[in-house]
Formats: sequence, C-alpha cells, structure tokens
Amino acid sequence: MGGHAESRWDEAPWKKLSEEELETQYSPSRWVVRLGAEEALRTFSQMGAQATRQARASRRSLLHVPYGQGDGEKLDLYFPDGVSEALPFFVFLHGGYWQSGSKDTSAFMVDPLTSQGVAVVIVAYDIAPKGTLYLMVDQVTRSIAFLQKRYPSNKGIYLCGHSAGAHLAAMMLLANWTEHGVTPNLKGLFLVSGVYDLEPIMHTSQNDPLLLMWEDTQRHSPQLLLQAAPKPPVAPALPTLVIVGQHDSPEFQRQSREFFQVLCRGGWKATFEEIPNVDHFEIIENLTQKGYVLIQIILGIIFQQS
Ligand SMILES: N[C@@H](CC(=O)c1ccccc1NC=O)C(=O)O
Repeated sequence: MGGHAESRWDEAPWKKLSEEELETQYSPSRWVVRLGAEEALRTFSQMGAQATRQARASRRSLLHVPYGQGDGEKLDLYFPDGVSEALPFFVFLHGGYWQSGSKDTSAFMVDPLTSQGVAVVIVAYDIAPKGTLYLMVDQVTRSIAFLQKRYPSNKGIYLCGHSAGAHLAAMMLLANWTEHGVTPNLKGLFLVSGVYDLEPIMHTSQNDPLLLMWEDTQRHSPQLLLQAAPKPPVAPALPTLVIVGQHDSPEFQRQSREFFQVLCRGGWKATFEEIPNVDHFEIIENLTQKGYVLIQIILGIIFQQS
C-alpha cells in the first residue's frame, strides 16, 4: 500500500494538540492581532454589509433569485455595465463555519470585479442548525447548475469560497453533474483559507450547532475523499488555487498546504498562494480594493483564459 505517512489517521498532527489548543487553532478571530477577537468579527460583518449596500446601490443587480424551492435557496447577481450575458461569472460562497454569515454581508468584491467586466454572484445556503452539511453541498451544486442553465453563454464560472465556503467550493471537485442535467462551464476554483479535513472541527465548540459525528466528517472532507479517489472525478484541468493568509492559524495553514498536496498528487492543476500581511478576515475584507494582490490574481486567471 502506498499510504503517505502524513495522511495516516494515527499520525494526524492535530491529534497531538490539547483540547484547548485545538479550540484556539480553529478560532480564526483569536489570530487577529490588529483587533480583539469580537471586534474582528464585528468589523468583518460590518464591512461586508457596507460593501453589499454599496453594490446594491451602484450596480445593476438581480437580488434574491431562487435557484431552488427552499426559502434559503437564493442568490444575488451583480452585473458590469452593458447588457451582454456572455460574461465571466465569479461565484462567492461565504464562510462562518457553516453556521453564520449570509449573502447579505458578503458582496465584498463586487466593485473591483464588475468594473473589469466580471459578473459577481453571491450564493446563500442554509446554515446550521437549519441546514446539514449534506444539504449545503447539494445547495451549492444546484446553485451552480442553475447559473449554467440560466446563463448558457457565460464565459466561465469561477467559484470562490472563504473558510467554510472554501470547503463547500472544494466539494464541487467531487460533484456529479450528470445528476443535475448540465455540465457547468467551471473554469477556476479559488479556495481561500479553507478547511478540508473536518475531523478536528468535531472536537471544538464549532461543532455545537453542527453536530457532526465521525462518519459525517469522513463523508464531507474533500481532503479524504480526493485522497481516496483513484482519479480526478471531473476534468482535472480545472485550475484550482489554494490560498491562505500569512496570519491564518498554523492549523489553517496546514489544512491548505495538505489539501494542495492532495490535489497535486491526484493530478489536478493546482497552485498554492500565501497572501502576505493578512489574517483570516483581511484576506476577504481587502477584496473591496482594486489594487489588492488577490484581486489581481483573480482577474489574471479570469482574463488569461477567456
Ligand atoms: N467563531 C469563529 C468565526 C469564524 O470562524 C468565521 C467568521 C466569519 C467568516 C469565516 C469564519 N471562519 C470559517 O468559516 C471565530 O472564532 O473566528
């Protein structure tokens, strides 16, 4: 058997951490040095709300568009100037450990992307305790199938997720699109400060509303699923960028690095970027700014390939 030492369950590095240390490693706000933990979370959601208000006031948009029957199955679209639907679509999945956050506080990147001709889509999904991980993954899958059907002339769907949203985005590498009657024109994946192995989360207070059991963590961890997959289940050419902040916690950095390694070993077209001078929240907050290195990276990928 060709198991890699670092992937053996009994050698997972997080298992050597105390319960208290694990809690700290998986509390991103505690790693913010510019602000206290609570203020960091408040600032993040205030900046997201402000950017969303501004996007809705300044851009042509379609708000609360249903992509399914459920109350929570809505998305917001923000368009560049002009009437063409032959656009690249940048789809964002917010974070918040699958239990907080909303599309109404997550439209950070609308101005810098729409001003360059990219449509931005912010997807809502049913967070816990209403939603289970199984439902959230299904909702995200359906939201992308919906977009492809509604905008068949799109110039590419670029999916980006932050933190828990990066987990949901990564799960799209395993999606069965034939079940949804459409193959989306997915051209890029941006995974920002994500969690790809859910087992450590089960041992923290983040699990209180999630109620993940061991079996759930195995079933919903792209790290484990892709490690076990004999071949990339969908087109391995899909460029996947694994991105982490310099000031993300060591466990978040390890999760990103190890997921990148699994993608490489599986033959995926993956790259890894550490964004300097940003923590878990600044890495997204700065997407409101045109000159931010991550905006430049995103636009570079979108426009080099269309
Ligand atoms: N209670 C968490 C909140 C959190 O992790 C978070 C908040 C907003 C957006 C993303 C987050 N992290 C993962 O999804 C913390 O301690 O930072």
